[in-house]
Amino acid sequence: MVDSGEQQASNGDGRIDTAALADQLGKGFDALIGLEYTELSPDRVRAQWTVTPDLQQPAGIQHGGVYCSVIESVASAAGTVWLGGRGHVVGVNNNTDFLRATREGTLTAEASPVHRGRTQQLWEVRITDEQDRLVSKGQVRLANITDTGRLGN
Ligand SMILES: CC(C)(COP(=O)(O)OP(=O)(O)OC[C@H]1O[C@@H](n2cnc3c(N)ncnc32)[C@H](O)[C@@H]1OP(=O)(O)O)[C@@H](O)C(=O)NCCC(=O)NCCSC(=O)Cc1ccccc1
Repeated sequence: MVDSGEQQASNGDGRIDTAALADQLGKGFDALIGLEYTELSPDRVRAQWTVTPDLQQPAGIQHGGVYCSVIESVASAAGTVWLGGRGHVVGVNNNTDFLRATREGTLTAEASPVHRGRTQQLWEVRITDEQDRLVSKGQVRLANITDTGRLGN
């Protein structure tokens, strides 16, 4: 069950249906990693996943791209909840550092806002292990897309 904090479901009035968003997120790219959201609010998003052999690079530690992907997803979910019914977000930059190698266990990602503006947002995401040690930290810049145009081909 996702904790949606103050932001309860209601589309069309500037807020967003967080239960529907959690459902959508659970079916897309995040499902490949096994990422599960535990909190979706405009001020904080938390999610967890378990390190599995599928996520490892050849030396048996988790692939760095997993941290980048989780940080991209969690920051984007946070920016989406904050922007609400005003539009949607796309990531335009992702800087992620890998600070401690992981081979197993459940990792937790937490997104916190740095800047939430009219045209862009900046979110910091910290990933910790079961001993609460920082294993990765990233920053994602999002563009707020508030017109009705469709991006991509
Ligand atoms: C090791 C270091 C790079 C530098 O650590 P520092 O900044 O100096 O920090 P600190 O000294 O505090 O040590 C922290 C902990 O590290 C341990 N440790 C330190 N040195 C060694 C050592 N020489 N050997 C063994 N362990 C060492 C140390 O014991 C300590 O643990 P402890 O507190 O004792 O329990 C660390 O930042 C790290 O592991 N980052 C994550 C890298 C990662 O997972 N990258 C992604 C996967 S690669 C990828 O995807 C690319 C690819 C794809 C496909 C195919 C091929 C490749």
